[in-house]
Amino acid sequence: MSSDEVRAAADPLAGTEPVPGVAKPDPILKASGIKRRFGGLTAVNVDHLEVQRGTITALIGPNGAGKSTLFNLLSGFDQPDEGQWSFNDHQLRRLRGHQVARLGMVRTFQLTKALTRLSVLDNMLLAAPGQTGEGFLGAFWRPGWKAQEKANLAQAESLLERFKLIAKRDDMAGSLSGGQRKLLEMARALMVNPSLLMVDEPMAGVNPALVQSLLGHITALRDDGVSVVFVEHDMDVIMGISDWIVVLAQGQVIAEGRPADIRSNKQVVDAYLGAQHDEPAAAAGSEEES
Ligand SMILES: Nc1ncnc2c1ncn2[C@@H]1O[C@H](COP(=O)(O)OP(=O)(O)OP(=O)(O)O)[C@@H](O)[C@H]1O
Repeated sequence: MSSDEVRAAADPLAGTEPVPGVAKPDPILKASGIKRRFGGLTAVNVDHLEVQRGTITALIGPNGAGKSTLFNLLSGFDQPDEGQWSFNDHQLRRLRGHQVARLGMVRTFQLTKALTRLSVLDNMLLAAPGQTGEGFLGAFWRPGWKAQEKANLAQAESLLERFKLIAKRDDMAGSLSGGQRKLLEMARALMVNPSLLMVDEPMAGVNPALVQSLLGHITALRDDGVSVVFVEHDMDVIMGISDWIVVLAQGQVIAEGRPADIRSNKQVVDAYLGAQHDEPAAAAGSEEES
């Protein structure tokens, strides 16, 4: 095998042109003609977008570009006015968030006030997939119910070990630091063993000391075969861990490519400058913990 062939085997996106809407060799997620309007404003207007399986894909763009709206649409927490999108060839139109999650595509959520009043372990157990005891018949089938509970507990503990939160298992989630909350949000999403994890601003509110640890967890997930899509503002983080970057501006994909392609893309620099960022490398970064 030549050195180029070795690199191509290790990099599933080798040879993929850095142009908006480009087809990927093995897409886990595909979206076409997605439009979402709020009154007269078209917040998202994406012609075509594919996410390569087994990679970390960043969704970036200036404030108001439509990142959160697209994120909500793809994960089933909002519905577009137009468009088709599929996950592992399952059409997702009209599926709700929990149905999308059952197929293996899961997004993280900020801990709600109610969840902060529960223990770390209870947060994990609440995120477990449908329990046998929940159904009418299942409720009468206690051995099955017990086995499910045991499996959920084992999985929760193993994830808490992995994310170094096991010592906090009985603490209130509200007592965790900003970074530890982000870890818990990720650990909760992993209770359903997703093949695609969507993470909303993993570094927001994270103390710089925990940033490396969070990055390590995200790359480890990718190395374990989980595809990751994340929205983030911190350019160092984006450039550091992304295999592929998709840039939105005014609802449209204006660029996509590897970090090096994006860094040197004039349209991207202009989009950020237009939004009054000094330059991409200085875009709004992670906040300190309070
Ligand atoms: N529910 C809504 N009702 C009306 N307008 C909305 C709604 N949600 C988003 N918008 C508008 O749609 C546009 C895109 O917003 P969105 O939050 O998706 O951008 P974003 O790229 O995530 O921005 P940020 O980086 O600031 O979070 C913005 O102009 C926003 O004001």
